[in-house]
Amino acid sequence: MVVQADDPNSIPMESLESVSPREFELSFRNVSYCVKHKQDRTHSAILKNLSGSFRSGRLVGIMGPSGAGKSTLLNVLSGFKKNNVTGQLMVDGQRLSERRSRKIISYTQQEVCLWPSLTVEESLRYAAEFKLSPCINRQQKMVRVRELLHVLGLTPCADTLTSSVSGGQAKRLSIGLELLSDPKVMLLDEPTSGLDTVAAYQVLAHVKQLAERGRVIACVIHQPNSQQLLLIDDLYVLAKGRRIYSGPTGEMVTQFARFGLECPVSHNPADYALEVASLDQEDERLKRLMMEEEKDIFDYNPPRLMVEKSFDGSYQRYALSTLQQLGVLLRRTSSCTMRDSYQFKARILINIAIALITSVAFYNTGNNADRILANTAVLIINLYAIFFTSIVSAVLVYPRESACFVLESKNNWYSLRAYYLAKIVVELPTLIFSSSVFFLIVYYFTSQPFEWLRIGTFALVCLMFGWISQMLGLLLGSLLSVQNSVFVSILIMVPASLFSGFFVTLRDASVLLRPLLYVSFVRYAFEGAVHAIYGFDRPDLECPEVFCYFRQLKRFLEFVSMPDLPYGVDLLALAGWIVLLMGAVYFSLRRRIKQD
Ligand SMILES: Nc1ncnc2c1ncn2[C@@H]1O[C@H](COP(=O)(O)OP(=O)(O)OP(=O)(O)O)[C@@H](O)[C@H]1O
Repeated sequence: MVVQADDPNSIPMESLESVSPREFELSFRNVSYCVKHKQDRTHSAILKNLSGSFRSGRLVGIMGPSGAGKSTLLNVLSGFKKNNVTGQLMVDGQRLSERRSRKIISYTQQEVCLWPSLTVEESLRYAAEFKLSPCINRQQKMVRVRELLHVLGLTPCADTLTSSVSGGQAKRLSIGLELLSDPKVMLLDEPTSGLDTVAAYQVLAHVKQLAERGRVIACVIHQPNSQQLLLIDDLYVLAKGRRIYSGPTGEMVTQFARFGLECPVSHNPADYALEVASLDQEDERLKRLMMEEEKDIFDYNPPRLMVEKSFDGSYQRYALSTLQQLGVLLRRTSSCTMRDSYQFKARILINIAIALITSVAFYNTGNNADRILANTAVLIINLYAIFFTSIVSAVLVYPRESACFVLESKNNWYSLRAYYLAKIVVELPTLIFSSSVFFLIVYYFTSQPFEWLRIGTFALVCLMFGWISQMLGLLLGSLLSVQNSVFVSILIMVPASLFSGFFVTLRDASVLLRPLLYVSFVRYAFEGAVHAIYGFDRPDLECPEVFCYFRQLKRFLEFVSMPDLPYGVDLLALAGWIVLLMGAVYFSLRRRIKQD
């Protein structure tokens, strides 16, 4: 099967290409990567002094048995993995900085990360919006999207949600998302896994066409058949983190034969390469082969040096300005939210259900001096409900979303700043709506004072507290898995509640525990809520009994250790927590983009 010029699966390259035909070379020298095992504190080397160079215009296949280090090598070359990596990465002999490598290298990982509520076509369309220059009009972008759908065999499932497509289709889509832009270097981790032989061949043929137009393309490939092997110009074969071959595909068998590793005539050279790579590392022939391959560690001749600007000057990290990125992100998020409104509806319904149960349990307690403790419980329950619905919806959704964000951000779709702004713009109305539904129902049925000042101040405390919970959820979701986020959120909430000032008042707290009361955000929210309801010189409450000790609110406020409620201080403390958590979310996302 050979790709013909008039192959219906080939993209009209003029429309997809703008890569200059000037040849260039991505090379790496003495690249090593080791990991530290936490259990026994030992180190093991995953990549050992790897050197090589991939030239533009040639399709490079990276091969090796499972665990040989293929994905790790791509992770290192793409800059996705930086810690514990040594060696040099160069373009045309010029050292590539992290910033520049991000600009020119795109990496499609083995695991696909797609937005489940978008269709295949929409995913490509949004990717086109992020990655293509705003000078290209919408129609032209759509032409590119359709071409890619066609060439990747995704036209029949163009309108299918990405959550419903097959594994192979998802894989092809994730390649398509990176193909849309114009990366100088494309690193693809197993682009053909999950595809049948025909589809795998088509994808490889397309990738080869892209390479021929002046890109460096290196892809990890498992056991290519003989026809697929014909498409691969160069092979880079690894065995346990060491190179055993690097060079033209057609010369590999001869090179192996020089070391007594004769490939049987009936064998597919790719299969034989895997057999050689799987030999015992003590095998003399393999040892000699590796030594030959590794001799360039010592006598390394730097490739020709080019002026940095001539290669890289035309590149901008992002195709869109921050504002434009924000616009596309908001449109994409709104589409996803409207499509997958389950989370939102569930959150509202749970809020309504808990609000109604609370209202029945504490009906009409608001102005009754005899039930003042019950009414105070209403305030704290109100805060718990807001906390749990906000944090749970964040920790359930965010780990997956943040994984997609990290991948897109590393591939220069948009900046963290734009993403973060979009996240805030989208999350705030959801929080305001769901929290307001809850506290308005409870406020009305429990007969809290109907005064605008109190409603406003109470609402403000609830919303600030909700925002803290939401940010805490995002922080946990960006750092931990779903399960761990749920556990940790409980771990935070229980002590924070204990030190809310309701169960253990400031007066009763031991000296050791007092500092916790001073930092507990639940305490400030609770105090703020009590202040909104009972502060601001509220007149004495109604007393249906002969005597009500707490009829005079001053006594009650002294009882809960809040004789002189500083509402402004409560707001300031809550605002402080908001700033702290927002900063923490931002830096945790930034750390994830920068780390491996
Ligand atoms: N952070 C890490 N900690 C411990 N071991 C690691 C780490 N990263 C990679 N490894 C180990 O390094 C080896 C190479 O992993 P890598 O994923 O690169 O292999 P691969 O050749 O791509 O395998 P496959 O074909 O199965 O995907 C594996 O044995 C893996 O367990």
